Amino acid sequence: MLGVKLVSENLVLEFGNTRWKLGSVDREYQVTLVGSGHDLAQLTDLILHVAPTFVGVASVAPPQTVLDLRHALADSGVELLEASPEQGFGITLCYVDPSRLGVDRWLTLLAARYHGANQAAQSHAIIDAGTAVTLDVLNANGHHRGGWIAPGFRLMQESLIQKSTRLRVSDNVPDAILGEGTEAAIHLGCQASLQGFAHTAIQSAEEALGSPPDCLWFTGGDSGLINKKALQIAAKTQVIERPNLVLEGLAQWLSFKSPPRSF
Ligand SMILES: Nc1ncnc2c1ncn2[C@@H]1O[C@H](COP(=O)(O)OP(=O)(O)O)[C@@H](O)[C@H]1O
Ligand SMILES: CC(C)(COP(=O)(O)O)[C@@H](O)C(=O)NCCC(=O)O
Ligand SMILES: [K+]
Repeated sequence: MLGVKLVSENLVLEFGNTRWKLGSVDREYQVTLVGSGHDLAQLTDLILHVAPTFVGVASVAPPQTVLDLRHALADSGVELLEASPEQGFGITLCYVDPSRLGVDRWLTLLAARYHGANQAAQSHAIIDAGTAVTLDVLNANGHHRGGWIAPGFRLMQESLIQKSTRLRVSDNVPDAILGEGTEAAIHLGCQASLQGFAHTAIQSAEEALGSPPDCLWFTGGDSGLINKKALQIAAKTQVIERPNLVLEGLAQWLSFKSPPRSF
């Protein structure tokens, strides 16, 4: 127990492989997004402006990123508490070495397992469409059954550009089923891959669990590219879209470090 005292403004921070996301945590451990970006100086300013006691941090970026932030916040009185995956908190991780599991993936498991009140005995499939697109499956007993990692939407596009000579992408979002030009064909093709990932993830989660998951979660910056209505989702499955699921998991982790009474 770290004895974390939550005051009204404590922060949670995720460093993904594309960008950082900063959220504030209220007394009920609810998260509101404060900002996101790439620039460490901007992030430092945001944190110093709020002047929290604690910042819960989860990073899958290079270790130097968190070291740089620690350096920038030295002497500010702000304490960084970095989460890392471990067995416990009602979740049994299937990895032989749990430290190899992405902390972002682990935190989505925590967020899913503890969402709402008294709903822990549910099964979950979690799709996070970020730099990478990931699937994680958690059964109703809290056993992490494993998951998938594949290139995310931008990464698929970038690898096409890097490994070919004639391909280009654009930020235009085509309003079409089939592309009538290179950029539209790439956008729609990569989006179809993401859709196919989600489609097969739902089938495989059901196969691994023995029945459809109680909850199907979508998070990550590109989750909006997945057409949920086109997926075959069982009637019993609740579809939950939470853009900040990793930050919510971090807030949950902080709550385990300190009961909410200590304001
Ligand atoms: N404001 C934004 N800045 C950057 N990427 C964004 C933004 N909004 C949506 N995206 C999309 O989100 C993706 C990154 O998702 P995110 O979940 O933030 O990734 P990660 O956690 O790996 O850093 C990008 O590939 C991009 O397509
Ligand atoms: C799979 C990930 C790259 C996803 O990162 P993200 O797309 O959120 O930036 C990250 O969770 C990670 O580095 N995981 C470690 C390997 C693993 O989870 O098995
Ligand atoms: K992520």
